[in-house]
Amino acid sequence: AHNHAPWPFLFLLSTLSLTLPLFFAAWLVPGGFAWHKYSGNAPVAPGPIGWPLLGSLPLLGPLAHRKLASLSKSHRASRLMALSFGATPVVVSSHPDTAREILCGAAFSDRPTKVSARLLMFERAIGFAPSGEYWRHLRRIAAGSMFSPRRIAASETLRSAVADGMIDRVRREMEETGMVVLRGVLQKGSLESMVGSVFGRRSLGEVEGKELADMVKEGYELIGSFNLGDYFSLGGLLDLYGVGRRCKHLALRVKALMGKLIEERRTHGEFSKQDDFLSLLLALPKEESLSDSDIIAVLWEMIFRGTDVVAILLEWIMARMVLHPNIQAKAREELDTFVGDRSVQDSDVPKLRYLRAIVKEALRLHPPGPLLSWARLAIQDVHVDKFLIPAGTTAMVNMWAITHDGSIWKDPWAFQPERFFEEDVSILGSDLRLSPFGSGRRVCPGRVLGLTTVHLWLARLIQQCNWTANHPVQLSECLRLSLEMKKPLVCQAVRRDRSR
Ligand code: HEM
Repeated sequence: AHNHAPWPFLFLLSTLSLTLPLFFAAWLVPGGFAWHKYSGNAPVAPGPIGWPLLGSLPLLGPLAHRKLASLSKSHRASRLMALSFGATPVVVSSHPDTAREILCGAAFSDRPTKVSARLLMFERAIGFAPSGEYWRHLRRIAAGSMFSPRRIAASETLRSAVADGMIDRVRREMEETGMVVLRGVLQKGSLESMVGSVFGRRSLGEVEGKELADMVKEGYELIGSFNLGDYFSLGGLLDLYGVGRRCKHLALRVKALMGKLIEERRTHGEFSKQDDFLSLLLALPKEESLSDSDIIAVLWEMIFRGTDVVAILLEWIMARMVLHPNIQAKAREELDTFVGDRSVQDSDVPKLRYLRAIVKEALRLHPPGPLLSWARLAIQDVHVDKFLIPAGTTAMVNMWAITHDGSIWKDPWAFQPERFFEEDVSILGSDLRLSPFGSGRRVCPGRVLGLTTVHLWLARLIQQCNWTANHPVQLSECLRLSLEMKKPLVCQAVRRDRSR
């Protein structure tokens, strides 16, 4: 009587025996299941199989650049590694040759959009606009105004005043607490300088400045946070972390503040006489002009991108200066020799070979964008290094892996600015062994402005003070949108007596 055929069980078993092999066949391919439909047609780059459905996302952990570097080593896939991020096929280059093919190839001139970037209006700004006429127009306008050599030279007065302000803050913190937390000083200075270039000096009140700083901070958190919707086509269904909702709210705040500033500038009609970025955008001839909402997107992007990355890089450099007192002393000696008692200026920097080498070496060991921040998107099927890259693939360059590769760099982990005296390496994008600003048509348009600022401020900080620390400096990392120091640098600054 108990001998009923277990029909439901048999049914389940037969269904599974049919579907499981299909499932495993789709999943167990190099690079994981986003690659299964391509694996028959052409060679796919080697890479980890990863998890079902999620692909390699769970493998990455908090320091994705390090994990990706070790994965590409263990899969012998430095030139190109295939992965799945959810259903999205991904390739990662950890080699200068394939990095050049990706960054400079016409097939990779778009970026995959993150939901958060779209909601924060960045699709209408330079960074995420698809590489069509609008994007070219924006890059041209920015190159001719915000980033032109003339504008960069004109902003020296501002950058110099901000440097004085920072030194002043350092002195006050030393007097009040006996130590300096440089991050706060640098972030404040960096924002002041960016706001000055974009809106003109003294255009923002204390309250508005604070509001803008808060908005940049919140934007960083939102763009840096992981959002499942970026890797699965689930429409608006998945907003587990509330990122979408917060982005929309932030975009409203940005529009309100920037809209007000634009309106004020228009009604005062002073823009034709000023040469901050906002005034230049408002003064564009009719056929080139941008709508107000596009102006807001572009201004917001400049503040957002230009502020943190400069502060983050300088904090790393100063950590190295405290950690290597002999290198700091050499940089100071160079300043004393070539500049003497007066304050260092932009025009001195070409003579300061050692100082420039320090900045290069810091960009090598601590690239603010170890994965070049925002990836590229294959807009058509293309081959890289004989491997097929289907349209829609996310392509990343692990610059951190390249700059730490012992077959490219001698003693890759050592901080040795002198290495650039033996062989000078350009960092502006032509040499893919060290391209912290990316390369190709989407290379960072702010790289000269960023470097000019970092050189001047670093020179001032070293010229004016001796820097030491009571506690060992910790170089541990935290990867958000940029690669930051996990523990803020706490140091001591002693003003130098330069009247000798
Ligand atoms: C030390 C400072 C900086 C570093 C390390 C840096 C790094 C980068 C990197 C790696 C990219 C991606 C390039 C690529 O895909 O090939 C980029 C793009 C970009 N950066 Fe920078 N950047 C810095 C400073 C700045 C500054 C000061 C600004 C603006 C004020 C800026 C604005 C931009 C913009 C708008 C893009 C998007 C370009 C496009 O997609 O066409 N950056 N940056």
